[in-house]
Amino acid sequence: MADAYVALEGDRVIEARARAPGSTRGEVVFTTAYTGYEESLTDPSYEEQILTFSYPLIGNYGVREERFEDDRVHPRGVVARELTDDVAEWLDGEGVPAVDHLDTRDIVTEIRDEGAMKCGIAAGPDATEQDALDELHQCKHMSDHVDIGSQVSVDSVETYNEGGDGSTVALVDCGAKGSIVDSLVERDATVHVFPYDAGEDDVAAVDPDLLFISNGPGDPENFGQAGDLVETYVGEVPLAGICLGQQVVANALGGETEKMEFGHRGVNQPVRDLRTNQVVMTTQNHGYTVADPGDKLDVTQVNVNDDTPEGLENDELRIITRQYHPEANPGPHDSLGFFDDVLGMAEE
Ligand SMILES: NC(=O)CC[C@H](N)C(=O)O
Repeated sequence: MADAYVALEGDRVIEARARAPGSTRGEVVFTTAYTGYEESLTDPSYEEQILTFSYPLIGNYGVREERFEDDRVHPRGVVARELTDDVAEWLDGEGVPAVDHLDTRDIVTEIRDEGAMKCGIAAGPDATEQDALDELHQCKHMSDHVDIGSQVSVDSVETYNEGGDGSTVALVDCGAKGSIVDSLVERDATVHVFPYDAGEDDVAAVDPDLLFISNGPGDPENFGQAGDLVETYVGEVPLAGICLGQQVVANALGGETEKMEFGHRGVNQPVRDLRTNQVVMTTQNHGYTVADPGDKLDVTQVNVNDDTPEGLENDELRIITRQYHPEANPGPHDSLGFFDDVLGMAEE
């Protein structure tokens, strides 16, 4: 007998098995990644979402903290065909409801047909269909989480590799994956991680060689303060951005973003560089995209599947941004050169 329920927009309820009990709600999305569940589950960009894994078995190589991207689990709930005990126990300990033993192909097909949608989950011995529906009816769309930055950012400035030999990077933490800091520090940079709402004076105090806007959850329109920094610093110091960072840079420089129907989430998204024609495989997790780059940014890379912008650049203003995740955790490592390119701009 079912002891968990997943309610989707339109009040359809799917029966499941409880693996970590509790009630929860969030926009339900899917990832096609067949590896990297520890990285996905600790990626702050999944804040306020329910993550469905389309790959049928999640947890087959255990749970190891050194693979985490942050110190907690970010999705509000987890859905899979089969979760191992390791992952179920981890999620239970973190208080994140999780369910399995349901047909995830059904959920993925529904999201592909109807778009990312609101979802409610109730799991555990006392859970009822009505509990899941009650959660669903209280669920907000991602764009309505207007202060989501405060849920995922540092509270005050943190510095890594103080006194290092390389460039000084001001990284605006809109929900940064840990491996972005690691990738910069590995290349000798000193990284000052700023809260998402840092002001011009805060950043000026470290006299950065590079302003870097991180990835982060939800609608880039909700990260206006980071956009203000981009407007202030454009042309003064080089700019870099990853994922939400690309979207914030585009919005600040006259471009526009929009919500995609079901986004890109996986570890084998093909990206073509328009100058070299080379295709690289990339890790992705985004539900919004740059609809218009504005007249300051050139689209230099596109997604092979749907032609959406994957890279924006301006040589004169020294700007490089990527919609995908060059820090490549869990991988593939095709695009790690991004960090050399942006630090190269910083050193010029
Ligand atoms: N990984 C990210 O930075 C995601 C960017 C943005 N929140 C989106 O969903 O499009």
